[in-house]
This record gives sequence, structure tokens and C-alpha cells, in this order.
Amino acid sequence: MPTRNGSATKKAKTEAVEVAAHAEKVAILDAGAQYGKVIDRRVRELNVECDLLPLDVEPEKLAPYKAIIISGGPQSVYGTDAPKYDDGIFETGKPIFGICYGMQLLNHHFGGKVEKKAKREDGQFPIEVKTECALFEGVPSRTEVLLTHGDSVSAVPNGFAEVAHSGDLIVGIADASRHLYGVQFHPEVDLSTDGKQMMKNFLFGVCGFSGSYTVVNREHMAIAEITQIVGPVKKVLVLVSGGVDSSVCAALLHKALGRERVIALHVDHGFMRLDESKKVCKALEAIGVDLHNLDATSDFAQAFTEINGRQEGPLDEQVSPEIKRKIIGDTFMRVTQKMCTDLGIHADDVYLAQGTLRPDLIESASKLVSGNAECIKTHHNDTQLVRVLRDAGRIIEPLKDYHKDEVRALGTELGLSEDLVWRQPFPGPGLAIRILCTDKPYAPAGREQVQAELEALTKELGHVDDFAVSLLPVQTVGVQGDGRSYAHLVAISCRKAAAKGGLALSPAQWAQLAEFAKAIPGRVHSVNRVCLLFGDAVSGLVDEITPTTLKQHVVHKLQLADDVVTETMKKHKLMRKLAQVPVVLLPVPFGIAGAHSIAIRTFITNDFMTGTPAIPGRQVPVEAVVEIVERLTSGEVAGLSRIAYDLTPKPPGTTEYE
Ligand SMILES: Nc1ncnc2c1ncn2[C@@H]1O[C@H](COP(=O)(O)OP(=O)(O)OP(=O)(O)O)[C@@H](O)[C@H]1O
Repeated sequence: MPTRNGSATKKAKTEAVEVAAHAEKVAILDAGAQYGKVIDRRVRELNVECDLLPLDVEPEKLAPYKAIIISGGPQSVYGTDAPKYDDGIFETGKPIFGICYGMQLLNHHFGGKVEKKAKREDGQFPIEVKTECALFEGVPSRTEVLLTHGDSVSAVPNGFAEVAHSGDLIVGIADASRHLYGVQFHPEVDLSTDGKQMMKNFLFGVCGFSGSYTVVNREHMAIAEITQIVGPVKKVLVLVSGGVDSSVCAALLHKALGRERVIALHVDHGFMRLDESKKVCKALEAIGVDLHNLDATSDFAQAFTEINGRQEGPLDEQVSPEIKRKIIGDTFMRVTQKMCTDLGIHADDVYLAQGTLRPDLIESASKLVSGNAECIKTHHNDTQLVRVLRDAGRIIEPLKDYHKDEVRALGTELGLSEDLVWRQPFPGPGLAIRILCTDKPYAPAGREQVQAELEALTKELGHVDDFAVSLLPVQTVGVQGDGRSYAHLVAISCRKAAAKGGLALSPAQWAQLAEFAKAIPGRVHSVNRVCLLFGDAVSGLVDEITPTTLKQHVVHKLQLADDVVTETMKKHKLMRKLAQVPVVLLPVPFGIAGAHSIAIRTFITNDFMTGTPAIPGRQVPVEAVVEIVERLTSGEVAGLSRIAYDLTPKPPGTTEYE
């Protein structure tokens, strides 16, 4: 569970017998950029353990580490705001690899010169490297790297050699005798083609690490930690959503403690995917976990909660996203608390396990993810029993050293099914937030003006003969600045018969369409999301809606449509390529009484903070999209009108619609 709970964790740790320190560790000193996290991931991917420490760490604290990496950062080494550090970090005699700002700091510290250049370099550039330098062994003499810098090294210190250049700029320095290396570029990112080889060269060639921090070894370490913290008698409670993190957590606990001592609870709130709760139970039971599955569908549908002194509910009559979330969160707490009471679980006898991952802990920027998502996680963690356990410091987080892909590798190692291990992230409230509930069209004042701006933009960009644009009568959430806000959803549809309502668009036309879709929110600010609407052209404002709430038949309609999309994605082997594919029920009937429409949001991202839609013909085969649309409009799922394909990057559109 990603909710942070530093003090409880600390307390739990003090109760634990220290797990033997791993001698082969790298310290990554964070000079203030987001890149520290990426370096952390890269080092671990190479089976070397590492910790992220602040740049101003006291040198004595570096004693347990065999080598040091200094990360990039936004400042200038000469700036008054340059991050502080202790000179002693350079006097430990350990190998040091300075990256970007880290190289400038290394150069500056040992007496070289760093200057602001007239031109910044930002992007992928070819550089020349000296292949005789240990850092570049096995790397071609010309290679592409990611550079983002305004300052540059203009003179290297005594004892250092220039080992890489971008034009006449120095982008690599080395003092092999003291094991000191620096690069101006970012070897840790994918855009640096041979970056991984360079990281390997430093870790294995220069520092002599053995690469023993493997999934299997780490599994043993995690199991040792669990058994030491929990001791020989107590049990562990784990709430299993069916997501990767909590499932792997349950599997690991089971391996560490055995079936009798792991109390795994799953709640079917009625908004899971088609038959998903059954599949989750089957997958966990297959490896021996005793999963208690509670079907609470009607409890949730009929649930009320108090908001600002008012009773709100039942859930299946609500249209407000906030009220829906609050009822679901509160009901989840109530239901799990009751389940614990019914099972006779006493706070004194158990620990609570949470599937917190390493990025959850590293990422102080997690507030950006979404205020509401935080809210539901807090709810999940906030039952009376959980509060007692937290106050007592009896929380364990066995996955806190793992990144998501490492959790997947561990899940596979533990024998979990491929389906479960590769399950895409799914929101806690499930399909409930993928059904846009409403009792009236979204028609704020000034809507005609927005429609007119859209039409003018279509004309200006030369698309008027090919595409119609239309404001739909719903709003969806998006990212604006640091916050989230609701705004208009726009549908683009095809005018030309040859396009067959969008089904016959070529990859080149899709690419052009994606550019058009991307331009719209940039120019028409009250729009945050744009879709291609398959079928006949729709121009002008759409006013008609189908009144929609979370009634069971409505949820079931989305479950069936979602299943068609998932099946097709699996068939075309797209599940691993696309980070997430929300399938959303829109309350727009497009002339068919009582019907709904479906929006498909294919989303590609590594960090979930930003992302892009998968463009048909580029990241997803056009045939896969056509297959989905044809199946969904063939009557296979009753009561569907139109299908829309979301073409919005994040920002401005969030992954989810509400
Ligand atoms: N339906 C559910 N039944 C039982 N526990 C749940 C359920 N939904 C969420 N939880 C618990 O709340 C935690 C946080 O929920 P959230 O949906 O935010 O998960 P997550 O961070 O994506 O992790 P996961 O991969 O385990 O789903 C889960 O890890 C799980 O412990």
C-alpha cells in the first residue's frame, strides 16, 4: 500500500533484528534532480544494491558503501544556490562517478573550470568517446547521449584527462589512477544509447561489483526480514486488491510465513473487471495463499456516508465523482473492519503488510499523482484496526526496496500467473471512476464560443474538409499546472466517406490526426481532452445525454466492453507495451435512446506523471483498434452507441477521466 508512514515503519524497524548489511553497495548522492531515481533504477537493474543519499551527507556515513555516484541537478556549481556538500566526500578514496552536475562538481572540486556557455545543449546529441577509457569499454567511439546543460567544463583538473566530447565541448573526464570519472550527459536514461554499458563499466569494470543483488538473493533477504520482524508467532494481515503490489506482497508473506500465518483479504466492491475477483482468488490460491474473498457488491451499491454533516447515498444514485469516491472509501473501511472482526483478528496478534514500493518512498513528488488517489489509499489504510497497528509500529513493507518491474520479476519467481504479474495498474475504486455519471448535460455558459473557437482552429490548421469537431456534453479531469481540474471533452470525427468513419485511416492519417488533437487543448484552453469518434461525422454542440449512475446493469455494460478491449489487447500482445488502458463509459447516446458510448484511452508512460496516447499505426496496430471498434459496435455488448479513441497526452489529460 503506497501510503507513506515513516514513523511507524521506523518503529517497526527498530523492533526488527537488523538484516545483515550487504557489503556491495553504491551511494547515489542526489544533487537535486529527478534523475537520482532513474540512476537508482538503473543500478538495481544491473543487480547492484544502492541507496539514495543527500549530497550534503556526512562523509562518515559513506563508510558502508564501495563507490559513489553523484547525480545531476539544476544548479550551477558557482551559483549562490549551489547545493551544499562536504569536501570529505571526495577524500574517501572510493571510486566516484559524477553525472551531469556531478561531473561539474567533481571537476570544480579538483581545481578544473566550469563555465556558462552561450548555447545550452538539451536533447539527444552524438558525442565522441575515447574507447581506451575504462568507462567506455565496448562503446563505439561515436554514440548518442542525452545532454541537458547550460554550464560546461572548460578546463580539467591536474591528473584528469578529457575522455568524451560533443563538438568542442568536454563531456567526459577521468582520472583512472584515483578511479574518478565524470560525464556531462545522462547515461542512466534510454536516450543515451550506450548508457547502460557505461554504467556497467563503472560498476563492474572500475568498482569490481559482482552483480549479486539478484531477484533470488533479494527474495531471500526480504524473507529473512519478514521472519525476523514478525517473529515466530504473530500473523500478518494483507489487503489484496488483485493489483501487482499487494498480490506479490501476499505471495512473499506466504513463502516467508506459510499459509496459516497470512490473513489475506480481498473485497469485491462490484467495480472490478469482468470476473476479476474470481481470477485473483484463483491465482493466489494456486500458489497456496488462503485468500478470503468478500462479495460486497450490494453493500457498496446501497452504501451511504456522511459528508459535512449530510448523509450522501446510496452510491448507485450518485453523480458527483467526489461523493462516489468518498462513499467507496468509507464503505471499504467499514467492510474490511467488519471482515477482520468476523474473522476474530485481534490487533495484538497481527502485523499489517503494505505493498509500498521504492518509488513511493523516494518520490516526494507523489503529491502530484492525484489528490483523490491519495484519498482512497488513505481510506484503505485507515480502519480502526490499521490505526491501532500503525500506532503500535506493527506495519511491514516487504517491497519497499523494489521498483515496479522488479516486483513483477519477483512475482514471477514466486509462481504467480503471468496475467496477474502483468496486470496493468487499476484504480482502487475500479470501474466506478470509469463511468461518467450524470443527470444533465454539461453545458456551461460560453460553450458556443468554445465550439466556435474549435471550428476556427480546424479551419486554420487546414482540416476542415477532413474532420468535424464537436464539444460533447460531459467534462473530464485533466492536469493544469500542479492541480487537477475538469474541462471539456472534444470529439473529432471524419467527414470523408473514404475514411469509413475513422476505420480506414492510414497510419499517416492517424499521425496527422494525433497532431491536430494535441494542438486543440494548447489553443482552446477550456478543453483538456480530445478523442477520435468513430462513425458518421458529428458537427456542432452535442446536447443529449443518457442519465447515468452506478446501477449494476450499467457497471456490467462497462465490464463487458472493457473485457472486449482487454481480450483484443492480449491477442495483439499489447498488455506490456501499454502502461494502462482505461475503458470509459460516456453517458452520450448519439441518437440511440438510453445508449452509452465508450472511450478507449491507450496510455504509454514510464513514470505515470506524464505520458502519451498510443497512436494507431505507430504504437498499436491499426487492425487492433479496428477489431475493438467492430466488436463493440456489432451488438456484442448491448446498448452501446459510439466508440471514441482518446488522443490526449498527459498533461493536459490525466490517465483517468474522473
Ligand atoms: N478491492 C480491494 N480489496 C482488498 N484490498 C484492496 C482493494 N483495493 C485496494 N486494496 C488495498 O489498498 C491498497 C491501495 O490500493 P490502490 O488501488 O491504490 O493500490 P496500488 O498502489 O495500485 O497497489 P496494488 O498494485 O496492490 O493494487 C492496495 O495495495 C490493497 O492493499
